[in-house]
Amino acid sequence: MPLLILSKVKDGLDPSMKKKAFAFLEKLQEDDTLPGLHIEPIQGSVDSRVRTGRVDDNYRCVLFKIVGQDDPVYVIHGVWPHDKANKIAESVHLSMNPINGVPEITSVVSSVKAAAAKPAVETEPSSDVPVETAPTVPAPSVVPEAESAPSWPAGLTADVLHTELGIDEQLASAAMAVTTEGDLLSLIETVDVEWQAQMLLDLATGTPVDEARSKMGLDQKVDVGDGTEDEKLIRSLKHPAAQASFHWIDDDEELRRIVEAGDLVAWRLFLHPEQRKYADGAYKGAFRLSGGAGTGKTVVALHRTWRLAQENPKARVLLTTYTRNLAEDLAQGLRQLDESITLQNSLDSAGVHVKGVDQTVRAVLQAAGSGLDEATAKVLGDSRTVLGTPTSGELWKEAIDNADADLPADLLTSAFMSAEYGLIVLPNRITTSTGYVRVRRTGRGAALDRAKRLEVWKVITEYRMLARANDTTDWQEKAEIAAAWLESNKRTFFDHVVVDEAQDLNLSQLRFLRAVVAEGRDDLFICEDSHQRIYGQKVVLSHVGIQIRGRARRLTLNYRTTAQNLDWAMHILAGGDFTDLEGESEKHPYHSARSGPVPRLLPTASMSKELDQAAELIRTWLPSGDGESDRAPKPEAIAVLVRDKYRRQSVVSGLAERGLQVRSVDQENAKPGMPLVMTMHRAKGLEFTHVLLFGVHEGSVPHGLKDYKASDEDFVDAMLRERSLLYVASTRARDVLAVSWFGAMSTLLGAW
Ligand SMILES: Nc1ncnc2c1ncn2[C@@H]1O[C@H](COP(=O)(O)OP(=O)(O)OP(=O)(O)O)[C@@H](O)[C@H]1O
Repeated sequence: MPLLILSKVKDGLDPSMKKKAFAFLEKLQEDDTLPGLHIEPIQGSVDSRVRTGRVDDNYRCVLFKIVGQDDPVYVIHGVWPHDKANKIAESVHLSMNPINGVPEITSVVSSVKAAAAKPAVETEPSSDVPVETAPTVPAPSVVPEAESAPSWPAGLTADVLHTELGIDEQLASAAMAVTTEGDLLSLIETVDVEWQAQMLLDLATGTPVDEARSKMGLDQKVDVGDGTEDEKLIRSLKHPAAQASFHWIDDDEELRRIVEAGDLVAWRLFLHPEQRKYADGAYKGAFRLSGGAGTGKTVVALHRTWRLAQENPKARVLLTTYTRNLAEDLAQGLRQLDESITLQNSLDSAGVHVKGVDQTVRAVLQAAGSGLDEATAKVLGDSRTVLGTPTSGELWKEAIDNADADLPADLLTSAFMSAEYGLIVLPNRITTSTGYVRVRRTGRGAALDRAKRLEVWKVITEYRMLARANDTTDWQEKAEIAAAWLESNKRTFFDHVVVDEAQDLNLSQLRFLRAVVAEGRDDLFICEDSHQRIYGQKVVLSHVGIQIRGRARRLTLNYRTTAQNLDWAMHILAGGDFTDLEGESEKHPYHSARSGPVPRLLPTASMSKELDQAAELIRTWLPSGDGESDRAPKPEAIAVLVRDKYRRQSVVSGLAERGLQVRSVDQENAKPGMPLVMTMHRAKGLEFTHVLLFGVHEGSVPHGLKDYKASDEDFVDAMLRERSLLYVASTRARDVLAVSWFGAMSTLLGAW
């Protein structure tokens, strides 16, 4: 039976041909001699292994036939219209890189193209955006990183690139000749061999040669052994570095999964060697994977969860994240990875569980039943058997009013009290005034002497009494109680826990996750990006018993957005001082290999004008209905992101008044058919081809900081979250990003 390998190629499968292409692959895998397949060599092709096969009357598949000792192996290159397929088949070549032995498909045409490419940076904004007529402030000029020179590591030359790393000789010379990052990006876009493009990008941002080599998996020698050229080629296609571009379809089951997914989704099939390493790695204990927005942390979390469950079907694997919406997206991602996966609901079942952290806490509390007296006493100071519904966020205000505490007005805010409760009182399980007077309040700022602490304690006691009277507990209390119950009963419910978006979890949720998984190999795998913390306060994993001990790595290649959008987003972060989940400074750069238009900045004089402009802009993004629609995004791939739900409503009605129907998205899943309007918070974890950040003016972003005046630390942290929110929102755009406001623009934009 022939073996099939899919290769990663741009535009290699016309969407309308998917069904027929899969039917072709199924037949080919069954028997490559079936007459209907018409597998034929091409006269005059540069590679004698090239074949084409009949997909239908008009389309042909281009593939390579490799004959080893066993069954033939077919490397599928792509499906194209008849004439184009023949042309491609004449010029493509599958070979092992002469320096490092990694297999690669090159084209005679494209290597000439790379050498001849005249790099050009797009500095003018694209013309599909309406011209601003009445700005009240000058639009800040965009200074893309594209203008700065590549930061090659010291001593790097074209010769090193070629003779030591295996970069194509002409490409290596062309790369060393460019003078700006923008020019390098333009050059890279012409390169067909993806690992070569990615390695150049890595080196151009200062990554040392050895590190760049190791990231691509090229520090492990490609040992192809003896035998014919074809036998060696087959062995080279198994090397880890080859997996980024070649996907083995090992068995019927794998082909079935691909066919059922109905698409050759790149993230399913072609992991970067680094992503593969973290998805498959075995770790002695907790592991932390960080990386900027769009670097594929979620993709690694999905592959890792699936792999852990495949390896041991008896294992209980939890994939979890901050919100229920995000957990639903993860469940959908797992189904895309493997349509046949069964997700478990009951805590005791082996297999994969996908749940938000709070849902998991609730399930554990249900399992505890009425046995919570001891845990509630430990956390809240008195025994409770009913934890009830979640406490309203308004209860702090009532507690402050009732307690009549003698404190400065700045301290008498819900923001201060809830931060004090979440960062100091609950994690330290303080249940008495004496305990609170003695506790170290490291990192809280707003020094509190004994008298003040006793007054704060009055408010906290009142909060707890009111909640008890209402039969409620807040989510962080529930998590802390569940953790206490697990710890004292020595119970665990999972063998492996994989966490996405961990930067948003509070100390009690993290302690709960530490407690719910059996300690040991591959117990906790934590994906995080501290630049994207938009909820809660800074936390440090070791404070809740999660010991990373050097098991931390970082992803640096952005797959989602263009280099231009990324530069813009990174500039927003530049004014903040971020730390990661181990308390270390977070400054590492990351990059994108895709290029696109520079983000548009669109000031206006009034909200009404901003809406006029938004309606006009979105119309230019929508399919025109004149046959151009194939290139236009689907309406639901366009998003308007706003700071809060009030603005969401006014944008939806304002655009409707201007004849543009858009869909407001709250907690529910977004339905297709119209552009979407949602808050920046709701857009977390999502992505769109076109994004308009609407209403980014002073007073709107940053928002609500007056509640944080009590403590410099709280204020700085709240400002950091606002910065992160704008960064999260900006990095949702795959291709086109625009930012609008009326009046004075947000100070966060001015800072770059
Ligand atoms: N190896 C890959 N090949 C192709 N596409 C990829 C790959 N890895 C990730 N992607 C794509 O990049 C985008 C971002 O991936 P993902 O959501 O996993 O990143 P992330 O780091 O979790 O982002 P964020 O932190 O912003 O949520 C997705 O569209 C994903 O499909």
